[in-house]
Amino acid sequence: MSEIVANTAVSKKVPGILGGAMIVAGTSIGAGMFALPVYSAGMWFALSIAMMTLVWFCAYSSSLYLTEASLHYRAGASYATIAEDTLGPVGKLLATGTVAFVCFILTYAYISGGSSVVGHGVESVTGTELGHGSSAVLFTVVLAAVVIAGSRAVDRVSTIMLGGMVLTFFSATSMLVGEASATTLFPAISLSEPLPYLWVAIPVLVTSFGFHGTVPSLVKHYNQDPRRVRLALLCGTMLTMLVYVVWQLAIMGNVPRDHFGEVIAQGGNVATLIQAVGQSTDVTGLENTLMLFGNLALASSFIGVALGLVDLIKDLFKMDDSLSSSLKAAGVSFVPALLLCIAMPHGFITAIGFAALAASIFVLVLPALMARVLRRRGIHNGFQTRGGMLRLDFVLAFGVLAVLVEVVHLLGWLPQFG
Ligand SMILES: N[C@@H](Cc1ccccc1)C(=O)O
Repeated sequence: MSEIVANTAVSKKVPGILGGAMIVAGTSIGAGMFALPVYSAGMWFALSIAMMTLVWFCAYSSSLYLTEASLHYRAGASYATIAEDTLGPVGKLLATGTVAFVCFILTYAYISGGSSVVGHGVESVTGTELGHGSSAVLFTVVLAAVVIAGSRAVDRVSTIMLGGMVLTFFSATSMLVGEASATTLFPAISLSEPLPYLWVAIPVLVTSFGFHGTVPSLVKHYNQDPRRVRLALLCGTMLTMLVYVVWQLAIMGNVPRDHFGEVIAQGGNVATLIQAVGQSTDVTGLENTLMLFGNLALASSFIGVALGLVDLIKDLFKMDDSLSSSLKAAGVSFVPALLLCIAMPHGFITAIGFAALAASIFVLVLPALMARVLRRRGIHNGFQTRGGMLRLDFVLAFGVLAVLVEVVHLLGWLPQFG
């Protein structure tokens, strides 16, 4: 009896907006953030913020289209299920394929980025140089253990990491923003100089605003209440945008534009970027605080993405939740990425480029297409994103543009800065 009373009390409690917004921001803010200054170095601060606003608008809109689509299905129907019903087997293949690909390539990017930070950190504390391979193995083994320990541990470890990230982010960026110089932020260059580099940043910006796999869970979380889902999406994506603007301001206000050529030449990895920031300012403790932030941000995203990848593999091969199955699934998830990382330790920026191709399909193209099909079918259930077909087709077209730009970039046909 008391249990029934307790249950009713729980089901009446409406989940707050903050929780949902944190899920959105927590998933979005990750590896993409470290690639942002590197990819947008060509167009620099002012243009990158203008482009970021446009990408924010598209990513937020597409999450609304996904909400619209999710509301047609039973609570908890996954992204892949919705894609299959609206776009057929090709839709399902694209949905699962892009997610699996983004997860795998991000796992590689996290190990590459994380081990560069671990290696640099060990060297600055103990003075001994840890090889790329050993740093990669160290970073992977520690985090894989957390993932295998299961979602309970992940939950707790993520909360601790998030707390650490907030602290280190604010202390590092407040030092940097205080040091930022207007002439470094707004160098005297004509508009025609940064314009050719506008394109290359678009897919990476789309990736850094990506979290869309979580939308169906958010719809379920808020008991299919579109008003609350919309508010959580709006707050979460705006928080992400705020963090990115502060980040770009902190980095581009301190590291001059022409120093980025050097960073890019060295592979643009996380530790290289942080070192460049450290060399540009003489604030004590800044580099170490940033290193700690970098490690925490990469580790927390790694855990989230890796957990998704392990679940996906278990689902694909119909494995259970026993320890031996988890170990096998983790092996399939991490060993290829780890080996790739030992063979190619500096592929962080390239990996983000490949992830961006799949992410643009997953984040912008598919949600807009799914909502389009459902609107065509004429089914109405009380929630339709404002802006009519014009907004929907704009988001779709921008998504297709992002995919095309990344293909052209991967073929090496876009102008390269530095
Ligand atoms: N936004 C994440 C990457 C991501 C893309 C798409 C979906 C989920 C996650 C990052 O920047 O690290």
